[in-house]
Parts: sequence; C-alpha cells; structure tokens
Amino acid sequence: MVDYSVKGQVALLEVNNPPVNALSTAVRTGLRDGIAKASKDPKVKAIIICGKGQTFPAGADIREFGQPPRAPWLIEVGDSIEASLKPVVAAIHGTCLGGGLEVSLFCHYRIAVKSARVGFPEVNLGLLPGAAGTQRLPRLVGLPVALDMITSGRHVTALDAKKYGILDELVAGDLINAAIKYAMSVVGKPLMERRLRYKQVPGADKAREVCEAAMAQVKRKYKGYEAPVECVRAVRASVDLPYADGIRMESELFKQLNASGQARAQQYAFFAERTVSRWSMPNGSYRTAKALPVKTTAVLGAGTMGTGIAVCLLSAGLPVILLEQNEKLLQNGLRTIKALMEGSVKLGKVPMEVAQKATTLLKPTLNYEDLKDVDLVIEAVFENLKLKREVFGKLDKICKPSALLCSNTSTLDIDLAATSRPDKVAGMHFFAPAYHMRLLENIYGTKTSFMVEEGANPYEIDQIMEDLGMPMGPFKVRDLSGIDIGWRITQEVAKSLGTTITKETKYLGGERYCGIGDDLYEKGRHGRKTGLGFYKYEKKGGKISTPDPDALDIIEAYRQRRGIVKCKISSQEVIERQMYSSINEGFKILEEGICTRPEDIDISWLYGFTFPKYLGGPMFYASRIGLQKVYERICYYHENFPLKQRDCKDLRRRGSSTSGVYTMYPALGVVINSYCDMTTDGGGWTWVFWEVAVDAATRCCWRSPPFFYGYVEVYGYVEVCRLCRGNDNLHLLLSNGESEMRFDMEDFNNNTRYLQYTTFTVGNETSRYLATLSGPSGNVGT
Ligand SMILES: CCCCCCCCCCCCC/C=C/C(=O)SCCNC(=O)CCNC(=O)[C@H](O)C(C)(C)COP(=O)(O)OP(=O)(O)OC[C@H]1O[C@@H](n2cnc3c(N)ncnc32)[C@H](O)[C@@H]1OP(=O)(O)O
Repeated sequence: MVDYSVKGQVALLEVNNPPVNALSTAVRTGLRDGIAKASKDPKVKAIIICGKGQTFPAGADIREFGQPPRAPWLIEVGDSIEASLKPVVAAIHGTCLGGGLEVSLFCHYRIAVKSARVGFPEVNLGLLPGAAGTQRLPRLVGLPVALDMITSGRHVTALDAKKYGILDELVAGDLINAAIKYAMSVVGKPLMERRLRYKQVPGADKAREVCEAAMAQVKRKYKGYEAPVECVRAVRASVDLPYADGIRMESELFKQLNASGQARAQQYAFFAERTVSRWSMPNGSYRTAKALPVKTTAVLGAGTMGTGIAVCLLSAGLPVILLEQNEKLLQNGLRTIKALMEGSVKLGKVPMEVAQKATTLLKPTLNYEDLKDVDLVIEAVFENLKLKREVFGKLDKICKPSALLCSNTSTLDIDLAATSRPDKVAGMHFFAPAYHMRLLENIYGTKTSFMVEEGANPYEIDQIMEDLGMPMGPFKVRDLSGIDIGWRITQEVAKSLGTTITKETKYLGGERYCGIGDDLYEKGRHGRKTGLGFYKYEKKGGKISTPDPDALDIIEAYRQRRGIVKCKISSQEVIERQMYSSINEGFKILEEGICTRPEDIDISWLYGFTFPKYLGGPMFYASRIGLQKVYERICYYHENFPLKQRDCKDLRRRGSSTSGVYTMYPALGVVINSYCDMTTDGGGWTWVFWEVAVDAATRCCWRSPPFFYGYVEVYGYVEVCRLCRGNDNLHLLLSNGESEMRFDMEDFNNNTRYLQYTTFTVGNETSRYLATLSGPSGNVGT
C-alpha cells in the first residue's frame, strides 16, 4: 500500500492504493513504517511522500468511518512525519483532499503540479477535518481562508493554494524529479520553523469577529446542517486553545459528528451518487454501453429552459446552435444567455476564458436547415404535444440519421414523438436552473398546493421547507419554473385524458386537482418572468421575492368560491405531507420498476430538488423515521383529507410488517427489534445511542434508555454511544442462547458533557442476541 524506495539520498514513500489512494489502515501503517525506516537509514537525507497513479491521497477511506476505528490513527502518523529530523516533502498531483491534505500539512514542505487541487471536503460528509486539519490550516493561512475552505469543502486550485501559502512551490515537468531536487535543496535547513504546531495563527487578534461572522454565515447558508457549525467551533479552538487542547477538541467534535445521523446520511449520499452511475437496463448497462460522440449541439426554444440548457452546454465547451421561431424571441434568448454567462463568471462558477469562448461557440438561427449536421438536438419548446410532435417531425427530416433527438419535456410521453428513429429519441429533462442543477432526469413531482387550498399560507410553507434545508420552498420553485408552464402541462394532461379543466374541476385523472395556479395564471402572474407569481419580485425576471398580499387575496377568493373553510396546518404536518407523499411515490416508482434502487430516487432528489444532504434523500429519511410510522401517517392523511395518495403496496407490506423488524432495501440498512424508547429520569434525559448495523457502511442510529433490555439483530458489531456526566461503569451483555458476551464500557471520570463511544466486535454472522445494558444510575445524566 506504500511503496518504499531510495533514490540517491532521498527516500520515496509512494502511496499505492487505487483508485484514489485513500488513507486506509494499511496505508497509514505503511506511511508510519516508511518514515521510521527512512529516519533510521543513514544514507537518506530527505523524505518525499507522494501518490502513485492518478492522485495524492484524496482523503481517509470513507468506508472505514462505518467500522470500528483501527490504529494507527492518522494523527499519530502525522506526528511522526512532523517530528522527523529529516525534511519531509509532500509532492502533490491530482486531488489532495481531506486526510491527504492533513498528511501534507504535517510534512515540512509542500510542492505540487499546476493541475493539482487541494481541499477539505469532510463537511460534505457530515464531518470536520479530524486529523489536525482544523488546527494546522489556520496556523498556515490564517482564519478567513481556513474557515472558508473548511466550511465550504471547496477544492482550491494549485495556483490559489500557492497564493494562500499552502504550497511552497509549483513545479512543471516530472513531479518526482522536481521533488527530489527540491528535497535536496532544503536538507540542513532548520525544521523547527516548518512545524506548524509551534506557529501562532496569523491575525488571531481578530478571531472573535471573524469566527462570529463565519458562524452566522454557515447557520444562514447551511440551514439544518451540523457539520459546518462544528467546523467553525473547531477552527476557533486553534486560536483559543493551545495546540494539544485544540486537537483534543477537534477529535471530540469529529467523533460526535461521525456518530450523528447526518454523517450517516451524507456518507450514504456520497456512495449513492456513485452507485447510480452504474446503471443497468434490460438492453445493456454502463459496462457494455459505448458513448456516442457529441461534438455539436442544437437547442430549440430560447425561453427559460432553452437558454439555461444552452448555457449548460456552452459551459461544457460544446458548440450550440440556438433556434427560435422569430427574431425577437431569438434576440431575447441571446441577451439572457449573455447575462447568465456573466453571472456565472461573477460567481466563480465558470472561468472567464470559458465564457469568452462561449460567445464564439453560440450560433443563433431561425432556420431548421442549420441543424442538419448536429450530433444532439435538445427541444425545449412549449409543453404542447401537438407542437412537440411537429418539431420532432421536422427534426426527423432534417437531422442526420445518427443525431440524437431529445426533448426537455417534464410530463409528456416521449414515445408520442413519432419519428423514423425511435432508438435515437430520448427525454432529457433538465431541472431549473438548467445551468446550475446537476441532475438530468425525469421524476415524479408532488402536488405541493394542496395544503394552500386548505388554509396554509404559501410563504409559511416555503419557510418551513427552507428551515429544513431546502434552498427554496415549493412556491418559490413554482415561480422560478413558471406558473404558465404548470398551466400548460395540466392543460395537456387534461387533453390527453379527453377532458377540459374548468373552474369547478376538483379531480383530474383520479387525483385531487387544485386550481390556484390557474387563477394566478389568468391574472398574468406567471412567476419570476412576469415579476409576479406567488411572490412579488423587484423586477421582471428578478430574484428578490417578497410576499404579496394580492396573491393571498387571489388564494382566499379561490377558497371562498369553492366553499373551503380555512384551517391551520402545523409545521410538522407541512413536512409530513410534503415528505411522506414523496416517499410513497418513491416506493411506487420502485414497485413499478421505473427505478431499481432507492439510491436512484435519493440522488434524483439531492440533485434535482436540492434536498438537504444531511437527511440523505427521502428514502434514506424514511428508513430513519421507520417505515411503519411513515406508512401510518400516509394512511392517516389518506383517510382524513380528500387526497388521492396512490397507495403503494410495497410500502404497505414493509410498513405494516407485524414482526416489528423493518427490513428495507439493503443499502438503507437497519434490522433491529428492540424495546428502545427514550425515558427520562429525575436528572433529565440520559442518551444512549444504539447502533446496530446490517453492514458497516450503512448504520442507523437508535436512541435507547441507559437500561436497555431487548433483542437485537447483530451483524458485525454493535456500537454504543452516550452523552454522559460523572463516573459510571456500564456493561453490555449479549446472549444468543448458546454463548454470552460481556463488555465493560470505559470509565468516565470527566465532569464535562461529552460523547464517548465504544465498539464491540461480536462476530461475522447475523444472529439474534438478548442485549442487556446495565450499571449504576445515580450519576448518569446530562
Ligand atoms: C480511541 C478512538 C480514537 C478515534 C479517533 C477519532 C478521530 C478520528 C479522526 C479521523 C480523521 C480522519 C480525517 C480524514 C477525513 C477524510 O479524509 S474524509 C474524506 C475526504 N475526502 C473526500 O471526501 C474525497 C472524496 N472523493 C472525491 O471527492 C472523489 O472521489 C475524487 C477524489 C475527487 C475523485 O473523483 P472521480 O475521479 O470522479 O472518481 P469517483 O468516481 O468519485 O471515485 C472513484 C472511486 O473511489 C471511491 N472513493 C473516492 N474517494 C474515496 C474515499 N475517500 N474513500 C473511499 N472510497 C473513495 C469512490 O467511491 C469510487 O469508487 P466506486 O464507488 O467503487 O466507483
């Protein structure tokens, strides 16, 4: 895992753990042993740490976070690197991330090729840099840059890293040769000043203001997420505490976060995102499919979606022919594309040179003939079946036979686009804003205005969902995507069902129909584009939304017309009705075979609707709540409201299982049958977190009283976490009828509130144990 060699007077420690050289136990051991060996070898004057293959270590091995921790700890390895009496140089290429960057910060020098990137993405996994990163980076670059990098998780280019002082030198040509030369040039120089632990954080006198501002910013920007908040706390400790105490605090916070449900959810999302790219269909899979080359593209329609799609393609460096039906619409579209490109450059999302090149790659036209040689056409005209069929007819005649003809339709059946090449016709549904959202897909939505019809205020609903971590509430999203688009879609749906929508329509296709959108549409309130929708905007196409009493009047008039008595809807109900209907729909999608795995649905939500990652996605969220509860609440809403929730047999079967053991799809984990319930004692809550895993990567978290008695299904290990105060000795007894295992938990003799966890290895077979957790109660409590 770490290849050791000596080149002249320099020892080379090459991490060799493809694909990303993650710092697994074996790699950590290899690094520790390599440093020891090089230190003892009198021939060796300097040491280089680098990565074999495509990258410097891109971090700790994320899969190990779900397993019992194993020595050597990364921080111990780092300490041995820093203590080396021979200079250690990190030679960086590829992505030097997380634990990889921490290793490099223990080295005395860091050099990199220009294409390298560095960063601390732990926050995206619900964690903080836990191997001294929060204490060492601020000492090197100061608080503002450290806080920004650690709380955002962004990757920094080598050029910027050099500017910040993270890198000592950028090198061209062969990295290893350059590193050997560099290492020999620093032999004999004093190492003390290169050891970051002894440095003071620059600008420490401003620490309070800077950290308070950062805290306020992360609470605003990452609502509901725990990790960014703890990142700021840990970084602040680099100024407030001596190095060793700062490390202790970082470690406690790391463990606390790692034991949290949010870290579980975010790590699940990381692997789910990679799992969904391994698609498979009856006629092939990612292993057998060969990508068609796409060198030229065309977009039909220069409205909101068409321009967004064009920006997306241009940003990827693809030439785009933009087609509209008249000069005025075309010019409007070109202006929008220019403004979007400029905005993306300002936000740092698109490099200036890409935006400049885009102007040469964009060709406007009114003529279908110009599309004859393109490889890919994406149609984004109005959501009108007749119009779309006409467009596809023309494209079929004009475009070369190998061209892919795609539709950005969100609702229409792609098979209705009659062409002579059905194998080259596909739905390509972008999510708005198309140049920003990473998902390209079709997915069921929820009928979000139900609740407004009954009495909820759209602004309150948006606020509740935004507080949960959604970047925009459902009504802001409707304004963004266009109320007119929603109107057109429902008109088309009605037509395809052979009916028409009137002021009296209450059901459409067997589902409850809400006409508030129609009333807004008729009053010209089409959303952001007209400056008025559910909200009022500062201008047409503006982004700053304010609640609008006129919109509330329209909604109230609608209720009166329908004789609906306004009622109060609680926040809990808003969340349940939004989330549980999506969960139900998710199960339906699985049942119908539209998707094969819950990860497909979760990733669609994470990237299509920017669902908060700390909840993992609706399906993961359901597994955390318990399918029985979700199912019961869906039944309750189904019975108590005229909601036509489509009943999902799969969820019913899983949710109403009488065994009390809720098995779900394996990836979501959790098999537990226990009598866990939170109880209170005189001193307040005592928290004991039981984690029982189906497999190491997918644990779920359960809370139980300190005196736990019940059966657990165990595979691999049990992990008990608790927040406690005072001395106590708890022990856990596991018995499966044949053998018994007793585990004594460590003594706690610290009066502070902290989280401790202990892991017990109980074998590799799935078996049923009677588990008893007992001990003195007097001094347990929070
Ligand atoms: C007494 C008890 C004491 C306990 C001590 C307590 C304290 C403990 C302290 C612990 C301290 C640890 C501190 C360190 C933390 C970290 O480092 S967290 C990890 C940080 N790094 C990341 O988050 C990087 C994640 N990876 C990526 O962003 C990308 O993979 C990439 C590196 C940018 C490469 O991208 P790309 O080329 O597109 O490839 P991918 O498809 O994404 O990945 C390829 C395969 O590699 C797998 N993978 C990637 N990264 C990791 C990883 N870090 N660990 C494990 N596996 C990884 C990825 O899943 C892909 O595999 P497949 O899914 O099989 O395709």
